[in-house]
Amino acid sequence: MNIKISNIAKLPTKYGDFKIQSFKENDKEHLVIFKEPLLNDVLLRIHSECLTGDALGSLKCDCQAQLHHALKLISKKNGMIIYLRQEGRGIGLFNKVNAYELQDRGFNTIEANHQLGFETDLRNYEIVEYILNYYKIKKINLITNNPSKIKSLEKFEVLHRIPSITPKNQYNLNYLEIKKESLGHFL
Ligand SMILES: Nc1nc2c(ncn2[C@@H]2O[C@H](COP(=O)(O)OP(=O)(O)OP(=O)(O)O)[C@@H](O)[C@H]2O)c(=O)[nH]1
Ligand SMILES: [Zn+2]
Repeated sequence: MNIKISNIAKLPTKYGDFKIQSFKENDKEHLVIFKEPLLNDVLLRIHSECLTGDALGSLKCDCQAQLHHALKLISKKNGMIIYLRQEGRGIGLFNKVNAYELQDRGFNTIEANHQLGFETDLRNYEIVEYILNYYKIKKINLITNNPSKIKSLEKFEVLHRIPSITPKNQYNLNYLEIKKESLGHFL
């Protein structure tokens, strides 16, 4: 892995004061947002980029609500968000827009990926291992509903899972249902 690591900077937000650092993996500029001191068992959210949700407030998914929930929790209890640049479960923004157009025509989130020739989920979490080792983190309390994220941390001790439950609306109902029924999310 060819990783470049930035300096650490301050990031004041409406949820509190954090620090940020970037880990550049080839063309992917991941981000770590954290509040110190990091405890022995670290509160951690591994968040996958969703520009439409995180930045634009799209109601089609739960990403922005999950990100803000994690920022709030970490501002109170310290911990870290690893923000991974794997947009669209790894298919990228351009392809996600095409997937959204297929969803406009009635395909669900998984079917749309398959229609475009992609697997259901192309994400990988190798860089997470690198970042956690860099910060000497061994014990984790993970904020997620996704069982595959817990599995990806098998080299670490995941002490607890903190659910990330967000409001339902008419646009994300089917998306959340598919996450529960087909992807096995704890919802
Ligand atoms: N391909 C595709 N990706 C999507 C779609 N909606 C959201 N995403 C991406 O899904 C990723 C978030 O994954 P989710 O499956 O919602 O949740 P998760 O992060 O695996 O699980 P949690 O930790 O519980 O939030 C982000 O990268 C989003 O860009 C969609 O309809 N199609
Ligand atoms: Zn999203």
